[in-house]
Amino acid sequence: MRAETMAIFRFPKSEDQNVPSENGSIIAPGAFDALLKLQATLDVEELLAHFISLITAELSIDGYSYIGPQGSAIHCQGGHTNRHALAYQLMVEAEQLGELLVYRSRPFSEAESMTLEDMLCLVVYPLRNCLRYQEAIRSSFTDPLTGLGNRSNMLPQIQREISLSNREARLASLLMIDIDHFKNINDTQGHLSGDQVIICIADIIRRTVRDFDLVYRYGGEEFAILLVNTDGVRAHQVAERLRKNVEGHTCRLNNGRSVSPTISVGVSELERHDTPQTLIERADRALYRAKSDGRNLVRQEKF
Ligand SMILES: Nc1nc2c(ncn2[C@@H]2O[C@H](COP(=O)(O)OP(=O)(O)OP(=O)(O)O)[C@@H](O)[C@H]2O)c(=O)[nH]1
Repeated sequence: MRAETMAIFRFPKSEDQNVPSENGSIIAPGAFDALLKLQATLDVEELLAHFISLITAELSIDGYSYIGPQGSAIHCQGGHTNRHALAYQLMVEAEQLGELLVYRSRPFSEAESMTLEDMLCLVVYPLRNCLRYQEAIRSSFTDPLTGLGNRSNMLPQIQREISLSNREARLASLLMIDIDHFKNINDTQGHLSGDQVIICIADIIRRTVRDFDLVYRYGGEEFAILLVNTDGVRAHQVAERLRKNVEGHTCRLNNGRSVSPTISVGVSELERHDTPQTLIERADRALYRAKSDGRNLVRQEKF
């Protein structure tokens, strides 16, 4: 692919253009139907597929790719790449909307790039709506302190994993984790320092488990990890590794001090008739035992 330079497509461009404004007052003839269709979805992939079908009615292209704004983890593509590309960094006012590239074997003419730019005017606000909607969904499932999944995200995802595990006869295990004597950390270092310790433990958890394991802040100073494709024996090993990683780590606080927290962990292995609640309850009971046996321990339901 020959890399043409990436143009910045900032919208609105100027007041006198015959393009849709946010209040819909200036709309080019024929564009209204297309605009309505683009506005009928809040799914980025669907929006782009629809937009590309509008483009291909006007321009011959071989494929496209779209990379969402930083942090969105959105990447869509269709067709195939080729030697020539029109590349746009999309913006509405100061808001970054990601990068769109369209490809083909022949170079694009000036007139064609202007046609594409006219069409981009139709998609930028619907695209912004989709991105904002997806961000709202993402943040409603995310714990703001640690960036981990929150409790309301956890139950449906565990349910989904249980269904998959039952269908494909695969294993899964759950770890319930609680920071030991956390009240004491709060009481001696202050609540903000307590928050930093929670962030510190979340980082150790992230670094200890695999990317596809599902990690949540279950509440307060408690975390849960669903270990995908992992039996109870292996889950116990992971829990022990995590416990040791926390034990061997010192969390530095903004007040210049540091603390060396420990954690207790309860492990349960998925059984055939489990619901998310029964799986959590068994891990919780094991966690309770880890606490009552002295803390800084891993306990498993069956052992
Ligand atoms: N800083 C901070 N503290 C929290 C947060 N959520 C809960 N807590 C505190 O966490 C403490 C939990 O205390 P306990 O349930 O008594 O447990 P613990 O002191 O960890 O004792 P063990 O679990 O028995 O080892 C309470 O003081 C809560 O107020 C939070 O988001 N930030």
